[in-house]
Amino acid sequence: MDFKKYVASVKDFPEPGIIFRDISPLMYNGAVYAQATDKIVNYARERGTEMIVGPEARGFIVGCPVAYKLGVGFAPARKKGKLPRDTISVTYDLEYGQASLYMQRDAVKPGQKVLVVDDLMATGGTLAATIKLVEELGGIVVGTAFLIELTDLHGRDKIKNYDMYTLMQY
Ligand SMILES: O=P(O)(O)OC[C@H]1O[C@H](OP(=O)(O)OP(=O)(O)O)[C@H](O)[C@@H]1O
Ligand SMILES: Nc1ncnc2[nH]cnc12
Repeated sequence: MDFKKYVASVKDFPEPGIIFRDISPLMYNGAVYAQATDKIVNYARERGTEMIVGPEARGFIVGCPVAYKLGVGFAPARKKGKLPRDTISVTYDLEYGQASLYMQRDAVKPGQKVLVVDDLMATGGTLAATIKLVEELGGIVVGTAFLIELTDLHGRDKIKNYDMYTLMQY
């Protein structure tokens, strides 16, 4: 399957100089969405995954069907002001400015084997922040999985100590 046929590349969105890789066509096609999900499910099985963690919002689109197929839980890492109850947070740098992610304290159990899933890795900032949250909760990050990796931004260098699976590279 040539998954790249189902990614729309949009120049100068959301700002000049960025090429936005839009996974919407992949999601809109049930058969292709299922095949992409199954690839990540196979990787998740190999890694012994017990829990999926995905950052808001596109991480939910990719992570939830993987969790369903594996029969494991899904824990969201959410943006500011979204999660009730007891949370932990991390603030991280984006290409421009800063952002924060939050998880509920009971989302991951100590020792649980977690796979972090998202649609795309660019600078790796979101991934590094999500890993930090999982580890603060005592989870063990057994792998990370993405539909798309933007290799020019060298996000992999930020997470050298973690296994990574990506379906497409640009
Ligand atoms: O590797 P990074 O440089 O951190 O960039 C990757 C992140 O950027 C996008 O999310 P975004 O923050 O745009 O939020 P969204 O999923 O709500 O669109 C994408 O879904 C990743 O989570
Ligand atoms: N170039 C890009 N395309 C899609 N999502 C992104 N998130 C960060 N950079 C991105």
